[in-house]
Amino acid sequence: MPTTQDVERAREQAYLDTLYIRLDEVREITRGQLRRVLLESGTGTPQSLVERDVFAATHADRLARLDAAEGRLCFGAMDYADGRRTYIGRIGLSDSGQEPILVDWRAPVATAFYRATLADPHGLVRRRHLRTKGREVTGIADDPLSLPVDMATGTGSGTATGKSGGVTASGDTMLLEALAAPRTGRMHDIIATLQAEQDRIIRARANGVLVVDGGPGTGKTAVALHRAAYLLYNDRARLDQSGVLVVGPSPVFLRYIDQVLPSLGETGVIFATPGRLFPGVDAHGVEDVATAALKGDPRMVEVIAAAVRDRQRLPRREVLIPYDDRMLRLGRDTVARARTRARRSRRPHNSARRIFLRELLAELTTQVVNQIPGGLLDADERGQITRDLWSEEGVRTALDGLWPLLTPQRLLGELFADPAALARAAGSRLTPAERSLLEDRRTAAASARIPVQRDGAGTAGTAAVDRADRAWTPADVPLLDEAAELLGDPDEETGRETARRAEREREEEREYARGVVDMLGLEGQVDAEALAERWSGPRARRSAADHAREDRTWTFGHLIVDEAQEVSPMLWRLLWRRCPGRTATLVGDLAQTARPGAPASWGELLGPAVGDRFTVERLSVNYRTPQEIMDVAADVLRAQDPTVSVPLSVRSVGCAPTAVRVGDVTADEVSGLVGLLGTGLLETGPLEDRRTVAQAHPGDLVAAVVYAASRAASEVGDGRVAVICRPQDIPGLRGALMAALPDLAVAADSVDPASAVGNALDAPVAVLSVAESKGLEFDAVVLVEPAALLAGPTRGLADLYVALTRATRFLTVVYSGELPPVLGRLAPR
Ligand SMILES: Nc1ncnc2c1ncn2[C@@H]1O[C@H](COP(=O)(O)OP(=O)(O)OP(=O)(O)O)[C@@H](O)[C@H]1O
Repeated sequence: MPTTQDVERAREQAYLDTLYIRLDEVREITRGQLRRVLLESGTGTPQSLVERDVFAATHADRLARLDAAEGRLCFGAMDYADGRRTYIGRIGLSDSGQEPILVDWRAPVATAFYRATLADPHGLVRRRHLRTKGREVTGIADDPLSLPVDMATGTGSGTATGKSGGVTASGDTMLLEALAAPRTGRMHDIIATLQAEQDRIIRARANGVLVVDGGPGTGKTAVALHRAAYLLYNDRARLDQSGVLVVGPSPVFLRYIDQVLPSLGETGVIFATPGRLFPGVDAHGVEDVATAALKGDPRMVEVIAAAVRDRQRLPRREVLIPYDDRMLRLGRDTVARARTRARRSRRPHNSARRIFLRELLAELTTQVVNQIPGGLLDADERGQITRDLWSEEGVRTALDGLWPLLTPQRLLGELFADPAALARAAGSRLTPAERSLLEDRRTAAASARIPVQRDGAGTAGTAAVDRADRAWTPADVPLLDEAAELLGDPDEETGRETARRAEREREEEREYARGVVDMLGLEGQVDAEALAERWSGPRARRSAADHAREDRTWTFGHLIVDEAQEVSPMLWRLLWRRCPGRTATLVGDLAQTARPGAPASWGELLGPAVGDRFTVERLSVNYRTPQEIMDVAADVLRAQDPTVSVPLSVRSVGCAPTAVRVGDVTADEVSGLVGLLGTGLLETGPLEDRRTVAQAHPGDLVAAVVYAASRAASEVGDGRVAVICRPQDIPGLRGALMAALPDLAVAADSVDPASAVGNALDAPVAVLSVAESKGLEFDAVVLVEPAALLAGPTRGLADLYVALTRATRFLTVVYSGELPPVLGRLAPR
């Protein structure tokens, strides 16, 4: 006899089957449309080629969206009081008669699914959640949204079961299941379990600046990404043109979130770390916290402006330029006049340079003409003399020294390498100690051996060190951008860059064409190279995202910034240049701010650019960190600010965090626990390594960390463990863990940054600094030496708070000596 549950499930399965049949049909139709467009020869006019490409791009995008909807196509239904039912899913679908059979989660009508409560049911009597695996319904959970008649009239005593159809699980069960699942190293979409407070933020109006504030694990990142998908759905025409820029703190973080939008069918979003916001520069150099903080200081605006002015030089004495068998002279006054004229044009340095050169070349031409017996020449003859002068290396070098063509890289590289130039640019804006933070000693030492033309007095030989290839740091990027604004395009570079860009575009076209031929099974019928050639005329297919990646002056339609509390004033200037419309979603938590001197309020952080024209929305429920861990983190939070409210944990796991004191763990305990992992390695070589590690440092930090990490790994099974420590301890601990736990595939450091990033997320155990762990989450965290974190150069309590709140289940703190008082709750009793 089938139960009610069985009957309900069979009914939902039948409906889901209908949806998938329709999905397959629509995919086939779209594939056919794309195939036809691609095979069409067209009239060959530029207009028809553009139209064809637009159609092809539209069909290809739609096909990508349909493909992305395959997993969890439908995840719920809404039952209305009048008996209607609406199914809700990843995309909208209509049947062949154009009747809607599935509503996109972003459609206005879907709002009720996320917001209806017993108190405010939005016209619904029941919300149904469907759990699916592949194309199969595996579970149903109902939220009744109307009271039974007897309860509504106050006469009954039963529970609010409403029309639950015999299904007992509720939407909360689905949420808790999602939260308790082992972490995979990647963030997933949460459309099936979005909560009302999150939905409200996702659907908030798009104009203006919206700040999403909330404690760790409250879903700020998840909400921001879903908001991007919502905005693209609602305003596709505009945002497809201009694009959405998502800025996240680190490459690991971007990798962690990079599947969320594609799983929602959205691919046209640009992701960047602060180090990648200046096209052509991949800034991953490392520098100390104080230097990075100084580079982010708004005083750097004036320093850079002064550095540019300093490159427009007045010689101390007359400049002598040998030309043919005579000597040409440029007096100080002449140069000063030319410089004033060029500056008055208010053009950027590189384009004003043309005015400066024109003035001085005219002067030099006159001197040459005056020395020709017979004097007067016509305009053509004078022009020829000017060209001859400019082709003379000595003339060019002298004029370049007075007003050089500059790239941002050259300006900054030479500035940081030259203490005297830095002192001139800094003036009284920076103290000598601050200036020395900016000095690049490595390059400075190299340039000390090379003659550098300092005053444009005619000595040949500009700096031969190519400082453009120094290791830029993320904090340099806003300075490069600031410089680029003041310098403008260096003409020579523009041509070369255009050619490079064109080649890159052609390669992308070929790659895309190969993908399309493959996807449509057109091998043998269409040649990918030929297809790419056909596209290579009009560029309609290239998305805004493709252009934006390479063009510094590209302006985005919407900006999303994660960990916005870490953004320095100089970086804000860059970001607002990328999004001058100032329509942005900024996500952050001031309590997690690591950088010293960070502002205490959003007003202070955003005021300089947007005044008070921003709205703050707060998320208050912590979905990640269980209550047991949050109790410990709350002490740290209150130590920072006793007035702050602690986010409410949505669940507890019945397992208290523990502390392991260095010295209390013996080598035997380490080996014994590693053996418990059931790897069968006890008798083999690697165990010797493990013993070696443990015995070489009996009772020391390494042994304790190995012990705690292996215990955590055995507890989390398929999940992920993070060992979080000071940056300088990473190599040692990583090496020890790799030797001790080879079977656990500890994330290795790698010379290739891309694979190091992948490693950190994919390996069962990762060793990370607090900064690298920002925004990420793990089943278990082993936090190493909290006292050392507190004593670090960043805001110690904030770092500790971040590290403590990365775990979804287990937390172990490894310490030597005494636990810091703020973690007193963990002390062994
Ligand atoms: N409604 C939800 N349904 C399922 N999971 C959710 C929901 N909201 C948040 N989560 C999960 O909670 C975790 C924390 O979310 P997220 O990383 O967005 O938080 P955050 O506020 O950005 O945290 P932090 O400030 O620490 O970076 C993620 O695993 C996310 O998928």
